[in-house]
Amino acid sequence: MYRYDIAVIGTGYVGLTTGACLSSLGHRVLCADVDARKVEQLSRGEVRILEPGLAELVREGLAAGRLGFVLGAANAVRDADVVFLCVPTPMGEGGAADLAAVESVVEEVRDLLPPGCVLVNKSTVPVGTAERVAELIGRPDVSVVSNPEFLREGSAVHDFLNPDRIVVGAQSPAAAERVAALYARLGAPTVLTDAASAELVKYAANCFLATKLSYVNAMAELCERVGANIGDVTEGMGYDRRIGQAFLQPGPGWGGSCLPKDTQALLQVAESVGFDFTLLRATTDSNARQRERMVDKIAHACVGPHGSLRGVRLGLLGLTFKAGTNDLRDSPALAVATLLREQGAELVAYDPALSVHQAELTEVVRLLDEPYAVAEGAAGLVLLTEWPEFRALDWGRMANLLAGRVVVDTRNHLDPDVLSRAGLSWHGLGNQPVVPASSVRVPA
Ligand SMILES: NC(=O)c1ccc[n+]([C@@H]2O[C@H](COP(=O)([O-])OP(=O)(O)OC[C@H]3O[C@@H](n4cnc5c(N)ncnc54)[C@H](O)[C@@H]3O)[C@@H](O)[C@H]2O)c1
Ligand SMILES: O=c1ccn([C@@H]2O[C@H](COP(=O)(O)OP(=O)(O)O[C@H]3O[C@H](CO)[C@@H](O)[C@H](O)[C@H]3O)[C@@H](O)[C@H]2O)c(=O)[nH]1
Repeated sequence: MYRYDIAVIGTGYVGLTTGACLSSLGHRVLCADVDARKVEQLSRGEVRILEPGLAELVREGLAAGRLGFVLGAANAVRDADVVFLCVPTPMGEGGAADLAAVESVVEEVRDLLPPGCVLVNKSTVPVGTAERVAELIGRPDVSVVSNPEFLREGSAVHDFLNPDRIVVGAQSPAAAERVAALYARLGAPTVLTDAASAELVKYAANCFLATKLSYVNAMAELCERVGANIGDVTEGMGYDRRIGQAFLQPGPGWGGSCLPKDTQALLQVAESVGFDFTLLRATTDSNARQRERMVDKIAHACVGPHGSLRGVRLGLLGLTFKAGTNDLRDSPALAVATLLREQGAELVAYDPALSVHQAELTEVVRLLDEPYAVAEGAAGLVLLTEWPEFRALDWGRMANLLAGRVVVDTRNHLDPDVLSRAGLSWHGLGNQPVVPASSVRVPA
C-alpha cells in the first residue's frame, strides 16, 4: 500500500480519531489545532476526551513516529498528499451551519498546499460547500473532496475502523478514488458520488435518525395514554428488517453535538431553495416538547399534579448527552435540568464522566462525586443518562437515603422490579408506573 502523508486540521472528536486511526493504518499523519494547550497535551500523548482506544492509538502513533501534532494548519500541510478538514461547523445565525472555521483554514493553507494535493472536507457542511471551497482555493491543481464522517461519540475509534459505509464525493473521480483508497483496508461499502450528494448524505442520515427518535418518543407518549408498553411496541416493530431494532429507545429527547445542529442546518438548506420541509420541522418541534414533557412528568411524579417544584430537592443521575461520553454539548439531560431549575427545584447530580469541578454547571446543579449522596434527602431521583453503572446501584440503600419514594427513569434503563422490591415507585416512558405493592399509589 502506498503510504500517504496526511494532514488533519482540527483535533476534536473527528480530527483526533481520523488522525490516530489513519496513522494506525500505516499512514504518516500530522495533526494541527489552533488550541496550543491541546497540541501540547496531545504531543505528550494526553487525550482529554472519553473515547475507548483513542489514547492508546495516539500514544502508539507518537511512539512509532507516524503521528505528530503542531499548532496551526499552516504548519501541517506543506508536505501533505491529502489534507482533512475536521474543524467545527456549529449552529450559526438562524440555524444555518457556521462555516467560519472551514473558511479560515482554507484561507490559511490555500497557498501552502503542495501541487496535486487533495483537500478533504470531513466536517459536516451544507450542500455546495465543496464547490465554494474550491473557488476559495482557486487552484486547478488542488482537488476538493467531500468525505463525511459517521462516527458516534463514545465509540469513535470502533466506528471509524468498522464503518457501515464510506462516502466520497468530488467533481474529479480520480481525486475521489484517491481518498477512497485510504480506507480500502477497512473493506466497507463505498459510495463514490458527486460532492453535493456526499454532503447531503450526512444530513440525510442524521435527520433520518433524529426523525426516528422523535417518532419513538411520540409513540411512547401515545403508549402512556392508551395503556400500551413502548418496549414491546418497539421490539415488535424492530424485528421488521426494514425498521431494525437500533435507535428505537425513547428518552428525554435527542441531543449531542450533531443531531440538533444538523437538523437545523438542513432546515436552512431546504428553506434556501424554497422547500418547506414540514416533516423535519415536526421532528425538531417534537424534540423541544419532549424536554418539557419530561419536566411535567417529573413534577407530576414527585410533587403531584398541582404541586410546585420550588425548593424541592431532586437528585439527578447522569448529565452527559448519552452514556459513554463526557460531552455535554446540547445534552437533553442538561436541558431538562435547566428547565427544572427554572421551576425552582434544588438540583444535585452525579455523572460518572464529570468532575465535581465542572464550573459551567454550577448555575444549574450541584455536582456530587458519588450517586448515593445524590439520593440523600431528595424528594425524588431522576435518571437522565443511561450509564450502565446506575443499574448496579444498591437500590435498597438508595431508598433509605431518599426522602421521597419516587424514581423517574427517562431512559427506561432501570429494572422496575428491583426498585419495587426496594420500596420505590418507578416512572418510565411509554408505560405505566410500577408502584411497590405495599405503598400508597402515587399519582400517575
Ligand atoms: N462529534 C462527532 O461525533 C462528529 C461525528 C461526525 C461528524 N462531525 C462533524 O465534524 C466536525 C468536527 O466536529 P468535532 O466534534 O470533532 O468538533 P470538536 O469541537 O470536538 O473539535 C474541533 C477542533 O477543531 C479545532 N479548530 C477550530 N478552528 C481551527 C482552525 N482554524 N485550525 C485548526 N484547528 C481548529 C478546535 O480547537 C477543536 O480542537 C463538525 O462539522 C461536526 O459536525 C462530528
Ligand atoms: O435509541 C436511541 C438512540 C439515541 N438516542 C439519543 O440520541 C442522541 C444522539 O445519539 P447518537 O446518535 O448515539 O450520538 P452522536 O455521537 O451524536 O452520533 C450522531 O451524530 C454524529 C455526528 O454527526 C454522527 O456521525 C453519528 O452517526 C450519529 O449517530 C443522544 O442524545 C442519545 O441519547 C436516544 O434517545 N435513543
